[in-house]
Amino acid sequence: MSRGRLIAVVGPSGVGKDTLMRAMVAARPGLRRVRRVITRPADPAGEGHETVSEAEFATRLKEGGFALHWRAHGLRYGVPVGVALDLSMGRDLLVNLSRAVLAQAQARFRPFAVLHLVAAPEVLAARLAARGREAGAEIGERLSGAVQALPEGVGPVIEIDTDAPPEWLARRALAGLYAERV
Ligand SMILES: Nc1ncnc2c1ncn2[C@@H]1O[C@H](COP(=O)(O)OP(=O)(O)O)[C@@H](O)[C@H]1O
Ligand SMILES: O=P(O)(O)OC[C@H]1O[C@H](OP(=O)(O)OP(=O)(O)O)[C@H](O)[C@@H]1O
Repeated sequence: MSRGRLIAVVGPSGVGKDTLMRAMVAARPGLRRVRRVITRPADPAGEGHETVSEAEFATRLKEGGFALHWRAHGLRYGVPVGVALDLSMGRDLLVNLSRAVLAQAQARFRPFAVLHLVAAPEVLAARLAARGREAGAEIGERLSGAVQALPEGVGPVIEIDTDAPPEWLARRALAGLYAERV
């Protein structure tokens, strides 16, 4: 049985990572997304992450519970080590990663692919305002970090401008990922 592929979904806040992953999972039976562990309060409209305290996160980290972890937006994010089992059983997984950990992720998980989502600044600003999860000052902080080059050597990268309906974007992303298997 071939190993599953870890598919990193990256890009600036508001670009539509969570929305696209939901549409891709709905369109492709068997494709799953990783449930992240985050020190962020639960959000019914959000990604369905596992919420932990800072102390619990630190304990899990010390116990080797995360395959990848990083800090962003004043939060801590972890990818549980259990993803390795799903991948070893041949399942492809989508995971919302920070662009800062792509090189680590590629070194640790093979096969690997990157969906790099991009959108114009005014689109990002409008979406973050509409989402309403962050207050004005925090939206500004997210927008200031919007444009970041991906590290050299990660890939293959599929770049998608998300100024289109999510269902159309999902078809586009799946065609790029599974062209040989459509
Ligand atoms: N393709 C799209 N077209 C229109 N609105 C979108 C699209 N993708 C996401 N949105 C909206 O933009 C906001 C941010 O989307 P989200 O998936 O949370 O982005 P990210 O996870 O990249 O921060 C949400 O309110 C969502 O409904
Ligand atoms: O280092 P960057 O590539 O800029 O990413 C910063 C953070 O944003 C995303 O998280 P999350 O989806 O929780 O935040 P968002 O909805 O604001 O994108 C991503 O998973 C990182 O944790």
